[in-house]
Amino acid sequence: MLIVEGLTKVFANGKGIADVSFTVNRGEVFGFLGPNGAGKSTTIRHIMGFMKPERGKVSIKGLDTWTKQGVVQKLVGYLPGEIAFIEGMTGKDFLEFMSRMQRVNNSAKRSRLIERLQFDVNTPIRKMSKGMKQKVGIVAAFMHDPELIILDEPTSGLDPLMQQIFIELVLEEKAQGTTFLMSSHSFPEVERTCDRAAIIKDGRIIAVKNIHELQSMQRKLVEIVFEHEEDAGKFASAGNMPVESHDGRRITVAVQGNYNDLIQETAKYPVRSLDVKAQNLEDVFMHYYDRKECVR
Ligand SMILES: Nc1ncnc2c1ncn2[C@@H]1O[C@H](COP(=O)(O)OP(=O)(O)OP(=O)(O)O)[C@@H](O)[C@H]1O
Repeated sequence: MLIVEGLTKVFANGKGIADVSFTVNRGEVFGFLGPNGAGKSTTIRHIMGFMKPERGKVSIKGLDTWTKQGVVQKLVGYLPGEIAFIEGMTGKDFLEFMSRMQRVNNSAKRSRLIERLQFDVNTPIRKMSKGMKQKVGIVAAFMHDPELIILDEPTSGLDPLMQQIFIELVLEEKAQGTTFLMSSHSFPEVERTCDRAAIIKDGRIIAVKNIHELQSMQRKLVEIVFEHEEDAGKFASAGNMPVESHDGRRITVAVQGNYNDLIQETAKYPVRSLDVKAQNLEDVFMHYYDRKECVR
C-alpha cells in the first residue's frame, strides 16, 4: 500500500531525515514512533506529496506521491500535526468544505463520527480548544472512508476518555480493512492499535519491529510490597531477580519480556501489594542508544 524508499531531506540548518525506508502493507496499522524533532512530520509531509524528496521516493498504491500528488491525496485521509483552518469557519463549515473537496455527499459517517467524538460542530473554530480542533481534524480524515489514513500525532490534546474512543475508532476501521500510518510519542497508544512500528530518532529509522518485539524491548518496573520484611530480604538475597531497589518490605524489580520467573519467585512469599510501571518510550530509546544497537 505504502512504500517509503531512501527518503532524504536535509534542511539548511543541517536537520532533517536521512535514508528513511519502510513499507506499510494493506490492512495494517503501522506506528511511527519517535521523540520530538525526530523527523516524523517531515517524513509524513513527504509521504503526502507536500515536499519534494531530495533523494528517495514514496509511493502509495504504486503512485509516486510527489509527481501524482493530486491523485494520491484523494485516496488518503490525512490529519496534519498542526491543522490550518480557514478563518471564520465553524467546525460544521469546515467539515462541509472538506466533504466538497473530497467529493463525498454521504454525511452519515460524518455525523456518526461527530457523535462518537462528542463535540459541538457549531462552535467557531477560533473558539475551540486544541482537543476540539483535533476532533474536527480526525472527523475530516475518517469521514470519506479512505483506504489509507495517515495521522500525525492524532491524540495530542485529547483527554484520556477521548484517546480511548479514538483507539476504538481506529480498531473499527482496521476491522473494515483500512490501512493506517500513525505517528506518535506514546508507546501505549501504539501498543494498543498497531501491528508494526518504525522507530525514528535524529532523522534515521533505528528499528522496524512488530508490536510484540517492541513490547519485549520495553522493561517494566515491578514494585512488590511483601507482607513480612524478612521475606523481602530473602527475595533480594536469593539473587534470582534483578532487584533495582530494596527498602524494608518494598522491592523494585526490572523485568524485560519474561514474567514467569518473577511470578514464581514472588509467589514463594505472602505479598501485600504489587504495582507495575511501564518504562516510557524515551527510556526504551535510551536503552537502544546505550547498547548502540541498530536493528531492522
Ligand atoms: N522547514 C524546516 N526548516 C528547518 N528545519 C526543520 C524544518 N522542518 C523541520 N525541521 C527540523 O527537522 C527535524 C525534524 O522535525 P519534524 O517536525 O519532522 O520532527 P517530529 O518527529 O515530527 O517532531 P515532533 O514530535 O516535535 O512534531 C527537527 O530538528 C526540526 O527542527
